[in-house]
Amino acid sequence: MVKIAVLGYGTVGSGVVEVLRTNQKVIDERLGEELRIKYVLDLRDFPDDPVQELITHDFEDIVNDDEVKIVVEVMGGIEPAYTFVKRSLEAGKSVATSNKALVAKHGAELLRTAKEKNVNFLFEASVGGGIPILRPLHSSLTGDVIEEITGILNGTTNYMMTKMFYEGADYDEVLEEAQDNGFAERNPEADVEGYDACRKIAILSSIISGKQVDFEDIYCEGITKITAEDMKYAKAMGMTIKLLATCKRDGGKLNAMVAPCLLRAEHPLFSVNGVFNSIFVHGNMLGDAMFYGSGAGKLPTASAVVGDIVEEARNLDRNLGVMWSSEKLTLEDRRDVERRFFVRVKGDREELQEQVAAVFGMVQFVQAEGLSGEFGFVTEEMPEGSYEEKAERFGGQILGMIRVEE
Ligand SMILES: NC(=O)C1=CN([C@@H]2O[C@H](COP(=O)(O)OP(=O)(O)OC[C@H]3O[C@@H](n4cnc5c(N)ncnc54)[C@H](OP(=O)(O)O)[C@@H]3O)[C@@H](O)[C@H]2O)C=CC1
Ligand SMILES: N[C@@H](CC=O)C(=O)O
Ligand code: NA
Repeated sequence: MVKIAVLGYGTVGSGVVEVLRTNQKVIDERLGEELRIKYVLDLRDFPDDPVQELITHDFEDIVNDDEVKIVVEVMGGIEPAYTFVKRSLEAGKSVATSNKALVAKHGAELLRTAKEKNVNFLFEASVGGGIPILRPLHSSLTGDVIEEITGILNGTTNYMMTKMFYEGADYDEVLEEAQDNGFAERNPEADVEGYDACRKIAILSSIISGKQVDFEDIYCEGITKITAEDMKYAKAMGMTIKLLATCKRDGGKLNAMVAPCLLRAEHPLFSVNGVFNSIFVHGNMLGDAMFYGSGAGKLPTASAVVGDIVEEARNLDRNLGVMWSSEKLTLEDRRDVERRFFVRVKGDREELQEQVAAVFGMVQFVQAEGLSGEFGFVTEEMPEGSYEEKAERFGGQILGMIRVEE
């Protein structure tokens, strides 16, 4: 029998318990032995829940129990999660986690500790929730050089933007709905400011480069500045706006970014709606591949965690390989990356179009229905640094800018 401990009985933790209970028979059959929860650590008690008989409030019960072979960290945050995970690995226990904040910050070190101790540190649920993406990148696609990953990696913001785009829903109302559904982070600023997607693309970038990509080095913009007017322009152009997380190889360098982007209807991520996430991957041999599914929520996320638990139970005395080293990767300067930009300008188009052309060169003008006293245009492709220099020269009438993803 393999015994495990679950740290945190919140949305994901209770999902892990439910998945293990619901699918106990089939999981035991696939593993070839019984997999059972010995402890659930939480701050609270759950007197009306059968889980109460497994509840402990003391991590020492778990780390000092040699019977516990796998620790499942689903509490979130950096501390005490980091200390508990590190101590579990040092005690010779494998760890599965859904905590992207922890993996993005301490992943390289925890992977190294797991290797030194000949155990495993797996975190499939930390990116794309229930969608299998990390294991495919680390195992099935090891024969490829991955040249691009572009993803919708945050379920909360995709849910919100879908409702705002198609139903004209109110920002605060849809954020509350996402929280009620258990998609949002404890502090939803992490979702709406793009930090959550940024940590996820940092993890993906680290895996495909084999080096540590610090999320602090990735330019990150959330959805808080996207307005109903922006949505109207997107519709006028037959496009939509999505919070995208990207990393791309450009020559010898890797660039990465999180920002709301305009997508045309033919783009593979255009129709990814609601809490769904999707990750577009381009390999130099594979060509294009898409991974699509539930990016957040109790059971989809727990499904990925349980997949890792079973993988670790199958490999109790065998490290499955380190995904990336602690060596830091320097990313390409954002200002050198070329793209087109959609720009909204305050004023009369007839009066300002010569000035626009003089500064930005050839552009495509856009007029959205029902919006007066302003207009929009899409630039030719140019490095982001040039766009910024032109926008500064153009002056104060710019109301906003959204990048166009080709
Ligand atoms: N929800 C989702 O859809 C997804 C979440 N994740 C990640 O999974 C992790 C967990 O998320 P989620 O389940 O939503 O979060 P919740 O806040 O719902 O659950 C966290 C649980 O851990 C408990 N906890 C917190 N600190 C401690 C501690 N020091 N000791 C014991 N228990 C503690 C909390 O108790 P209390 O409530 O009393 O504070 C709570 O029950 C996060 O890292 C999140 O980013 C990943 C993918 C999807
Ligand atoms: N808050 C996150 C949860 C999953 O990672 C999201 O909304 O995607
Ligand atoms: Na995943």
